[in-house]
Amino acid sequence: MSESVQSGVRPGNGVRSGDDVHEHHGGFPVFTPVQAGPNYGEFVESLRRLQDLAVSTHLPDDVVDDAIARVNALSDMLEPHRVSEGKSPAGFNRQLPGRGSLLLLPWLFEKVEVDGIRSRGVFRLFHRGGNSAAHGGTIGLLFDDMLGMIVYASGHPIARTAYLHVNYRQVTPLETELVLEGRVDRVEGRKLFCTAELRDLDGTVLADCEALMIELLPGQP
Ligand SMILES: CCCCCCCCCC(=O)SCCNC(=O)CCNC(=O)[C@H](O)C(C)(C)COP(=O)(O)OP(=O)(O)OC[C@H]1O[C@@H](n2cnc3c(N)ncnc32)[C@H](O)[C@@H]1OP(=O)(O)O
Repeated sequence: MSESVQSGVRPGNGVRSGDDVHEHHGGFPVFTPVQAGPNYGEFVESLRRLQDLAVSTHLPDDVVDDAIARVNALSDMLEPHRVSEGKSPAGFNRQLPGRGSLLLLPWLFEKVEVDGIRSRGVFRLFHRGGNSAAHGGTIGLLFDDMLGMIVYASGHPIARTAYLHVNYRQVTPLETELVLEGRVDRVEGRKLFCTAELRDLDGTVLADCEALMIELLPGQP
């Protein structure tokens, strides 16, 4: 989640002030958010489609050769534009699915408030584990990403995940709209105990988690 924490945009509507508790970044650099251009979301979605196809096609060898050449040509086009961490729009743009990051699940936030967050989206074909279910690791990825936003929305300083306990209650379907809700349940000093649930639109819990987030000390990476 970290990148949207760095966006400087407060949960809800306001813009955070300079003396806000979120200025406590531990050892994290303070990045200036990089706004995505008007076509950046489409670019990332095109790459997701490519990933979907990469895991759901059986290509003749000549098509594979052609695909290698074309993908390498695309990479050669992008290569001169490499930037260091924090200088790309990837991950900074909360208005885009997965905040414009190819790593993250392509979900959108519906609620980012002190008492918790709600996010909605789908697992894609390239998140498939077995028998058309989402891979368990991608569910952990979704939870971990949301935990960062939960901490941020709650008004606590930047924290890292010390542990993340996931309960897989039901098989999680692909390409089906789902909802995740989570919040900070209790605080003990630097320790933030968080919970979250992943549900289908009928309200059935597919997975839930309990996590310990620990606020970073100054200089902690
Ligand atoms: C602007 C940038 C925004 C960035 C947002 C970042 C969000 C990203 C979310 C992630 O980081 S996910 C990546 C996966 N997580 C990590 O890589 C974390 C790696 N671990 C660490 O960096 C350190 O272990 C950590 C900062 C989490 C804690 O180290 P500390 O040395 O500060 O804590 P310490 O070991 O002193 O423990 C503090 C308290 O937590 C407890 N604790 C620590 N780890 C625990 C654990 N695993 N289980 C239970 N308790 C635990 C520990 O017992 C103690 O309890 P008490 O205060 O009651 O004595």
